[in-house]
Amino acid sequence: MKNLEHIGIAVSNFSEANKLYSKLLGAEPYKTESVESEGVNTSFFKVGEAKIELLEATSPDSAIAKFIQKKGEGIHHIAFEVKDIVAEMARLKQEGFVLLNELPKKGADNKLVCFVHPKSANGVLVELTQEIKGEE
Ligand SMILES: CC[C@@H](C(=O)O)C(=O)SCCNC(=O)CCNC(=O)[C@H](O)C(C)(C)COP(=O)(O)OP(=O)(O)OC[C@H]1O[C@@H](n2cnc3c(N)ncnc32)[C@H](O)[C@@H]1OP(=O)(O)O
Ligand SMILES: [Co+2]
Repeated sequence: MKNLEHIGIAVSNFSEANKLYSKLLGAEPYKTESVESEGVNTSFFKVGEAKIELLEATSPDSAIAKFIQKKGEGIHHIAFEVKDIVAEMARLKQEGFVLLNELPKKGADNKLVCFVHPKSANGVLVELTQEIKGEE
């Protein structure tokens, strides 16, 4: 694992949350992006080397909609940047972690991602991310 890449925060009202986090962090998001496959709108704020990702559900069956219904708004996941996501997935599987996807999938912000089930990581949903080189 290279570094903490982002912290994902589930929000109910995307535009209000973007205004609030812009005030909190003293800067506007550097990117907003819809990821249809995950049923979310996302925005990203830089905080030093790490990022804050705000996530709003765009469909009632998305992970974010279910999370907010159960637990309310708040920290949804933490994401670690890795050099080789396939190798890291194999290592974590070998160590007994439950991976939520068999192959890396396309996430937001030009990344390949994979999720680790919160039940196998002390109640925390963990995301692995690897930058897709040569694209933007
Ligand atoms: C935009 C792309 C990407 C990026 O590039 O950054 C993203 O960040 S996308 C983020 C949204 N996508 C995901 O979260 C995908 C991975 N998540 C999942 O596959 C599911 O959400 C899940 C973790 C498998 C849970 O789904 P499911 O089992 O259908 O939901 P339940 O509500 O029944 O939950 C079961 C169990 O797990 C607890 N839970 C759920 N989510 C979380 C969470 N984020 N953190 C901690 N715990 C979580 C939930 O409370 C249930 O627990 P019990 O009630 O004790 O059984
Ligand atoms: Co994320």
